[in-house]
Formats: sequence, structure tokens, C-alpha cells
Amino acid sequence: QEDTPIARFLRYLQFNTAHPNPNYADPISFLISQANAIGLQARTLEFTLSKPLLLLTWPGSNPSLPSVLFNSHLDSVPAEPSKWIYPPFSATLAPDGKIYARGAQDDKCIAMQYLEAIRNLKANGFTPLRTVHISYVPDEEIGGFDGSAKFTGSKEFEDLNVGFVLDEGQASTGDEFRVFYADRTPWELKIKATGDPGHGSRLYDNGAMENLMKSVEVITKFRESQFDIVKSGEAMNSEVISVNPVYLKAGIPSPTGFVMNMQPSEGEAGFDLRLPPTADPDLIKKRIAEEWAPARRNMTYEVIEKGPIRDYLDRPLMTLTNDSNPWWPVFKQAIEAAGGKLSRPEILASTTDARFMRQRGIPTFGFSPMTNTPILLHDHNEFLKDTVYLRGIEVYESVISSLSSFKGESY
Ligand SMILES: CSCC[C@H](NC=O)C(=O)O
Ligand SMILES: [Zn+2]
Ligand SMILES: [Zn+2]
Repeated sequence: QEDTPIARFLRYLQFNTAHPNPNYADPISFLISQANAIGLQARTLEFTLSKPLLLLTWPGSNPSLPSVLFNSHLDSVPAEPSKWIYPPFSATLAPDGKIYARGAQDDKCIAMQYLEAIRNLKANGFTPLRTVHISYVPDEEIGGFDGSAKFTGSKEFEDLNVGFVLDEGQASTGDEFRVFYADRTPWELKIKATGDPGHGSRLYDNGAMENLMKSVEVITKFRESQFDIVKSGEAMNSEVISVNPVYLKAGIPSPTGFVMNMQPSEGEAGFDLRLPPTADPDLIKKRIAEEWAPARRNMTYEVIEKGPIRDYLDRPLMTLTNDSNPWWPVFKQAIEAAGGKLSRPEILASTTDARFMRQRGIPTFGFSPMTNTPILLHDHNEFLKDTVYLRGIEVYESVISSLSSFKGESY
């Protein structure tokens, strides 16, 4: 079998790491064999049974300095094979150079690019000043609570003395690389309505369906008001509050579907809510209580906050992108040294494990070196071009060597 960067990437893509039953053991064995071949220390940690985490280490010449950590998640979202042109875990390299696989962009590319970059740096005789760690964590796609959340809260993590983290970002459709300084915080919102049941033919006030549908209407209006801000160009998608319906549950089941001549006494709807770090969570809570699910309309609700919203010093979870963050110019210049350019730093529309590092006050950027690439994470036919993948390795050579050589004061 071939042993080239592309062949190694394809092998890593072939592990079926899709939820709800991600294979963690085999990709970890593979990564350990890669680490051994390159000469990196490897350690497996298991904060949750059957959800292992792999930590690789390249010791720096001054290990007392804060280290730099490169994170990626092992798991993937599911794929619907019938909707793909190649099977999602076959990792097919098409004649045009596109590598099709679930995880090609999200985020198995960076997992292997980190290793390839270190392999090349070592071959060139480079030695880091600061210790470099790579973490491969489970369960990011389902919130990271059994993965990164436990890891970053552990004694083992504290002992790494991490000063800066790079985690996954997103593809860029243009020539510039994207960098993310914050994530949005996800909330799950479930609203429930109750009301008098009645004959399907009757018109009466305060039925459960009427109450529920009124709420859906009010929430839809709010959604439109936020989307209008995006459509008018005033803000980016990730800078507003998104609220999207994800399920509706009501009706009285019958063997053929639903009973059609009864108005049900309860109904429920679920929403995915995302708050940018600038949003005031108390204001949204007030809005939910008073407008979206008011008791006066026989509504109840449940908000589940899926993760932190402020850091340990009660600051919003944001990493600064100006010179008051000493890592920012180092990172920016490393991209430029590799012949790249960064676009304006962004908030990520979705959510990653970076929030758990930011919560501990560690400066953390989201970055995946993919330019001129359609954004296909969680989509059918996710692919990454071989040339884009290989250029990404060079970008990380610059990034890893610059960050690990940074002599300045870090916090
Ligand atoms: C509840 S946190 C979920 C994290 C997940 N991350 C990637 O897609 C997301 O939905 O953004
Ligand atoms: Zn991801
Ligand atoms: Zn994802």
C-alpha cells in the first residue's frame, strides 16, 4: 500500500466515526501508529467509558513556557449513503482530485494535517521552543460534554499549561482563509401548549393548537426580524440570534395516522436557538417567558443551555483579534508567511469545543485551512480537493513553527 500524505488521509477518512455509534478505538490506534512513526509521545485518556481521547505531545526545548494545543474531534455526523455519489466512508479520490468522505472537511482534514506538518517540520530539523500538543477528542458533534468539556476540566489538562489553542474552523469559498474568534451558544427550547379538547368542528378559544400555533407565529416573526438584519447586510448570519423550528408534536394518533375530528389537548414544538456572545441571555429568557410561551396562553417551556456562555471571569466567550492578544499577530503573520491572507475574523454560526477552552480563559481560534472550497460540513457529498488539503499542510507548518517559537509574554 502507498504511504503518501493523501493515502494516509484516505485511511483516516475510512473509519466510520458517525454518530450514534462512532468507532473511536480504530482511528485512535491508527493515529498512535502515525505518532510513533513521526516520533511523538502518545497518551490515551478516558474520562467517559468507551469515549477515549488521544493526546500527542512534541516536547519543546523550554517546557516551562505555556504550550500550544491543536485540537480536532474524532467523531462525525451521520450521512445518508443513498444521497451520496460515493459511499461516505469509502473516501473516494475522484479523477478531478476531490476526496469525498463524511468528515473530509469536518474535521478529519485538520487531524491529519497537524501530523503531516509536524512530520515535515521534524524532517527539516525544526525543534519547537514551546511544547506542542495535539488532542483528538470524542463527541464534539453531540456537544462535547463527555469529551472536551471533561478534558479541559481535568488535572491532566491543567498540567499541559496550555497558552493558546487552535481548533476547527470552516471552509472559505474565496481565496482568503477564515478565522473564528467565538462560537454561538446553543440553547434547546421546547414549548408546550395545553387547552381544552373538543370536537373537530367547533370554533372555540384557547385550544392547545391555537396556543401553540400563535407561539410559532410569534417566534417566526422574531426569526424574520433577525434574518432581515442579515439580508440587509447589516450583520453576518453568525452575529444575530437564530431560532429554527426542529420539531412539531401534536395530534391524537390513530392506526391510520391521526384522529381527524378531535382537537387535541396538548401540543409541543422544539427550536434550535443560537446566541452570539454579544446577546443578552436574560433578555431572550424574558422574551420567551412573556411572548413566546406565556402562561396566559396556557404555555409552558423548557430552555436547556447547552454549554457555557461566559468565561470563568464572567466575560463573554471571545478571543481578542487585536495586538492586545499577543498570539494574534503571530498567527496572522504565520498565515501570511505561508502565502495566505486572513479574511475579517468571524463568529462561528455553529458551536465547537473551542468554547470549553475559551471558558478557561485560553485564547482560542477556529481555523481550518480550506480556501476555494464550498462549505459542505454536515451536507451530502462532503469533499475536499487534494490540492487544498496539501496546501493546508504547508499552512500548518508555518503556523505550528511560528506559534511554538513565540518568545513573547503569553497569558
Ligand atoms: C449542543 S452543542 C452542539 C455542537 C454541534 N457542533 C457541530 O455541529 C452544533 O450543533 O453546533
Ligand atoms: Zn467539526
Ligand atoms: Zn460538525
